[in-house]
Amino acid sequence: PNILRIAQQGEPILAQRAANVTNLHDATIQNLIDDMQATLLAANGVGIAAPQVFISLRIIIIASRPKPRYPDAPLMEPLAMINPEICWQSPDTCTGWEGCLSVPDARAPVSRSNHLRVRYLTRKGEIIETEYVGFVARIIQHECDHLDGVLFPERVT
Ligand SMILES: O=C(CSC(=O)[C@H](Cc1ccccc1)CC(F)(F)F)c1ccccc1
Ligand SMILES: [Zn+2]
Repeated sequence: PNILRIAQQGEPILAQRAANVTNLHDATIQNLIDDMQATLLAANGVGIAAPQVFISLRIIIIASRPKPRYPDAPLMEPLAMINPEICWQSPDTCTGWEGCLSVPDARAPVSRSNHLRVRYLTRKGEIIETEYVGFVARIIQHECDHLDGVLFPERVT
């Protein structure tokens, strides 16, 4: 897998709505998922969205792991979500620090739903619906915002 260049704030692609994936089993999509995962791990992030590597498709990878600022973050295998949809999110929110590989040296408290249900396609094409809470729910909301052209500074109240 390749480590890809990460788009920085100001790149138009970060403000666009990404398109649904229709050719999930193409090698280009499977290789992109591998490259996104390698890029995410090399950047020491906990999530990444395809527009951040200049591909305007609805693919995100979440890879929570404990960080100094999030000692209680769950350790999880990187998980690729294709065409993710947040089908429900709780009215109760919590505020937590966020950062972004596309907005370097910025950290800010952001209020997000504490609990959500997301439906997505796995890289094998299975349709999965799962509930998430806390930090992982935060990452999912942050990455789904990237698919809709929204960066976290726009979420700071
Ligand atoms: O690992 C990071 C680096 S920023 C990061 O991993 C973004 C994901 C993220 C970090 C923190 C909260 C929500 C999402 C990745 C991005 F930009 F591609 F979305 C981190 C930053 C602040 C708090 C906790 C962790
Ligand atoms: Zn981000």
